Amino acid sequence: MVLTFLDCFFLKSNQRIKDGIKLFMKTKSNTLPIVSEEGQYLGLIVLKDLVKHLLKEENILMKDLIIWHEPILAEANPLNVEFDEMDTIDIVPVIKTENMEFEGFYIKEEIVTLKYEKHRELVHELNQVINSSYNGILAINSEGNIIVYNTAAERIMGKPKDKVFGKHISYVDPDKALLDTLKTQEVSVNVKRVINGYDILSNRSPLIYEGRCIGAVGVFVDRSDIEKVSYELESYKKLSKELNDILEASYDGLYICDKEGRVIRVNSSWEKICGLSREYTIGKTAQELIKDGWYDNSAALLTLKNKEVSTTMLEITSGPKKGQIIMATGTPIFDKNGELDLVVVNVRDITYLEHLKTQLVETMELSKRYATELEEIRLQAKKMEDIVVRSPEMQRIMELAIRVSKVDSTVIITGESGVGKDVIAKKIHYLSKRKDKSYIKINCGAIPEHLLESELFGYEGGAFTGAKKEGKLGMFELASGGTLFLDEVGDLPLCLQVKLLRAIQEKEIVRVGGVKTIKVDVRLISATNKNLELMIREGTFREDLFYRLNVVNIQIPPLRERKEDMEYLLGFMLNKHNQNYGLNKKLAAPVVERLLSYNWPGNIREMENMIERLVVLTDEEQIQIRHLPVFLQEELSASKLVTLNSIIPLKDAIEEVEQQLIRKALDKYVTTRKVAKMLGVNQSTVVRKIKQYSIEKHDAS
Ligand SMILES: Nc1ncnc2c1ncn2[C@@H]1O[C@H](COP(=O)(O)OP(=O)(O)OP(=O)(O)O)[C@@H](O)[C@H]1O
Repeated sequence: MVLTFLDCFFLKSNQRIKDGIKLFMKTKSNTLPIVSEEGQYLGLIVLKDLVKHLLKEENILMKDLIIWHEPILAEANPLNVEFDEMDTIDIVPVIKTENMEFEGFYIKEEIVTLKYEKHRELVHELNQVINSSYNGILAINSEGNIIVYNTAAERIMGKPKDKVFGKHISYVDPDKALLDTLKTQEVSVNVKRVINGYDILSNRSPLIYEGRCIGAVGVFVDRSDIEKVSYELESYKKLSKELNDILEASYDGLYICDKEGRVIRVNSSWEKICGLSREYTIGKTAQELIKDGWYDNSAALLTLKNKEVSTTMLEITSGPKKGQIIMATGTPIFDKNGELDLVVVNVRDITYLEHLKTQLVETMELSKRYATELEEIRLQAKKMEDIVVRSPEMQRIMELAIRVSKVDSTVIITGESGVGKDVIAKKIHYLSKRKDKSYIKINCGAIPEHLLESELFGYEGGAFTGAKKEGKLGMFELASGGTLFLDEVGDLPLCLQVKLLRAIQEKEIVRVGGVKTIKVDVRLISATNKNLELMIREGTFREDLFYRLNVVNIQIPPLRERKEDMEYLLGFMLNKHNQNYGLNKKLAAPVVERLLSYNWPGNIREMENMIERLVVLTDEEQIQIRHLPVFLQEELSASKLVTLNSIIPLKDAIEEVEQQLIRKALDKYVTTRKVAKMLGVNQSTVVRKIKQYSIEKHDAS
């Protein structure tokens, strides 16, 4: 409904009553405003006053009948005008300004009707609000009769609204708790009670109007609902904490924004990686962050545009992490209608990834190296199989050889001929970092003295008669980068000892017939079965060279002192030569026994030669005592064997052997003729020797 505003119906102060009556007739109103000549509001004229004076036929003017009635301003809302019920005036005059310029008037009846309509709407809305509240609301008036009772109250109290309105509160609540509130006019909060079997929680307050208590209201809720809600709230809180903890625990930086690109959340890793705080960032858009110069690209914007997982590289362009390169991947999250709702961006510090990449490459390199080393060890182990190392002495020697192979120090290997000096020297070479370069062996005792120098150091073209035109490389140069094994170093003539010393000390040589020095990088291993210390004393070996050679000394004991190796060596050699010749010879047990009790003066070389001969020459599959060399067919007695544990003059040794042989042969064969036959000499020789060594026949035992 719209209010009617009448601005053309008014009386003028100088008009006659008759004219006024006419206007009243026209408007059908019982009151009309009266206005001055200048258009100012003067008040109202009431129809009944006019009629009264007309009847009296008094000759009065309109202005004499003016009654004052407060007008309202044009901008005022007529619905806010309060009416006096007793007032019979049926219009509301309106002025334009404070100086009473008349504007028009509203019809009071219309205003009242409109006000009523508005109130009805308000009451309806209030009812809607009250009824849609999840909480129960119940109000009583000062008599204790129910005036408000909403749908939730109906559900909890269990009584329908139409039966409750106007009834006394005791109808729904036997305890009449609201009456106490009415009486005390005090507010009670969170009161626990049971109504209609429900555990409720209620708040009660008095209704005070114009300082008077006109009723009381109770707002209550089913506690089981609250508990359910608070349980759900707790679960959500827990879930939210867990999610928060997960986000915070993420090593990757996380950045979550809405569909406008506005940051909702970031985690600590993101703050650390980008050098921006969450306080600053949250609420800003990705566009703003780029515009403000924090970084130069955005995975969030890319994802918002593409609506699919998008990855980009970006650089931090300001702040403490300026220059940091970051890899960012945005993942879109869609709502149930398929609309993009959020973007989760995951950022990674590429610097760290680069570091990891390098580490990976290094690790791969390392594992490649380990694989190669492993292969090498396997190869070495395979090569080791070529050597028998059973006795504790040999095990110690092998450990020393392995250790010494890791460094370049000069090594001297001492031991009788055939004990395996060359074998150990080779082992050191093949275990060393020089293994891929040459291993050169030179036997200083086997090469004529005049050739030895050029063999060792090489010669320039035309150095001597018969020398090659183009010259020749010596062993030092041939072994460059590798190992030079000088066997029988004790046989090196004194003049070459000086040259060798210089080569070791200066790491350079001069070829025979040459002048320029040549750098050589050679690892030197020497070997001897001579007593070098004795030679130094006798002046045949240079002391300074001895100390240069003798940095690490490996002493290999003779085979007879390494009984543990012997048995294995027998098997090893038998197997080796069986394989070489495609045979399958076996040693009879007594043969093994006999060979083990032999003292092997020629050491492993002697054993190897003997086994090879036996394998090749024995017709039968099983090698028997009779197949052995004659001197081994006899039972051996260690005490009677020629044993030379120290260096004695050869002449003495021969005499000792002769004596022992003749005594032993006489003892067994009695006659000099038989002895001579067995020893393979003339009978006269036997007789001469018996005399020479003053052997009595009965001496032989
Ligand atoms: N421990 C071992 N296991 C198996 N065979 C071995 C062992 N030691 C040495 N040999 C073998 O014995 C033979 C002699 O060894 P090697 O030439 O190394 O001795 P050497 O001490 O250098 O002798 P020389 O002083 O006469 O040069 C070689 O055939 C070698 O293969």
